[in-house]
Amino acid sequence: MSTEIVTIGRLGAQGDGIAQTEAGPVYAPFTLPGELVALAVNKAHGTLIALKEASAQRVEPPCRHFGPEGVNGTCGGCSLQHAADGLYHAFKRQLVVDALRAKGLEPEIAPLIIARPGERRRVVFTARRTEKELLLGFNQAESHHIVAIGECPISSPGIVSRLATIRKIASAMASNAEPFRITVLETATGLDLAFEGIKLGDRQRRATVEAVLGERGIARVSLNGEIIIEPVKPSIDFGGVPVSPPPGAFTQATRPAEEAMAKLVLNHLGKAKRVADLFSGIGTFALRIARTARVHAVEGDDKALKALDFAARNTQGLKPVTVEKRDLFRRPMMAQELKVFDAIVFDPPRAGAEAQCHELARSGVKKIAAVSCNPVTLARDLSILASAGYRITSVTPIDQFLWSAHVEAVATLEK
Ligand SMILES: C[S@@+](CC[C@H](N)C(=O)[O-])C[C@H]1O[C@@H](n2cnc3c(N)ncnc32)[C@H](O)[C@@H]1O
Repeated sequence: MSTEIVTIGRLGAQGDGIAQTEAGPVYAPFTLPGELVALAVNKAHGTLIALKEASAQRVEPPCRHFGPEGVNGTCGGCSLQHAADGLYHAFKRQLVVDALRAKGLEPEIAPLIIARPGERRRVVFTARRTEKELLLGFNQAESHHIVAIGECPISSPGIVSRLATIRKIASAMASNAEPFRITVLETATGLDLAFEGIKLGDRQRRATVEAVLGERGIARVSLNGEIIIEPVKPSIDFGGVPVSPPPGAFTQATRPAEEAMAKLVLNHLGKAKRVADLFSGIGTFALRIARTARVHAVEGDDKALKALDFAARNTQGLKPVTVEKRDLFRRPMMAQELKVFDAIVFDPPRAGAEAQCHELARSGVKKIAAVSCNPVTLARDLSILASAGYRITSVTPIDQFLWSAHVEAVATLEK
């Protein structure tokens, strides 16, 4: 460990400031380009000791849990609250530009669709019981330390205003000092709390039911996928189609980002009459598309597909929707199967859709919309399609994870 005074050159892909030193690059969280800083350097990691010359782009972080001075520790949820909007938005868009350029792709990249505080409707908390209290919050970066939060400016007011209630229910659930996870989804009928990683005795089960009954605004509590109490079915809406998600289901993290993505996808599909939605989840895109086109939804998670299927069958005015459970990494839809569709939407997890894109490349389908939460795997997948003659007609970066280094993107392609 040594102390060094360095100038930060640029932001790295994780949002850390990077200083070039004689020994190589040093990554320093909570610093900005142009800043002169004193760092405690341990190999390639720099801990900010003193800010000698601050950037004009530095702003006061809105949350008291952010940064090296954070209350209860450094919350690992955000990494860029100290950057002014202009710098932060340019950084996010550039993540997509750089990832595509690294694969030799230089299409026009649209301006970033920005996120605002208070939009997050889905949050994953970590919790742990201590002798004194129930800690509920986020892990400190690269650590098991839980930063107990009293506020969270990225999360929706519907979640933040119920932190005490969530803590009370978590307290009733916790049986020992082991940490556990709670996925909180704000739905139209109340919060859906999905607990994972607890062993529940009868006593905790009863205490949980009582804690929920004493509170308003909780739609459901589940543990490891099993419903414990469901005063009202959680419900979310995809373009006017209500869906009841299974416990802990994937949903896009914010509604505005979801709507922006859906609009880009629907605009691209235009008058397509037969569409396949690959990695469909509970139907974020499929159910919206079904207003105007027949949809085949393919997904690996059985419960998600059942929720999608149920919603499609119980909503009037939709075109036919079929569903298929399939592992698209091991058994991608083959070029022959894809040929019957006018358009394909795919929205894979962070690993991307490499095997599927090799089949898409051979399919000749006219229109493709790629939705991604990882610009690096998106770039790889787009390069497979571009090599097969697909033209990238638009790429739009979308901020869904405010003040983090994650960015979504929707790319549209044609042949
Ligand atoms: C990023 S989510 C998108 C879900 C949906 N399109 C949405 O917007 O809500 C990725 C989806 O891929 C599914 N998935 C992950 N691995 C898969 C695989 N190997 N085969 C099929 N589906 C998979 C997950 O269950 C999840 O629903």
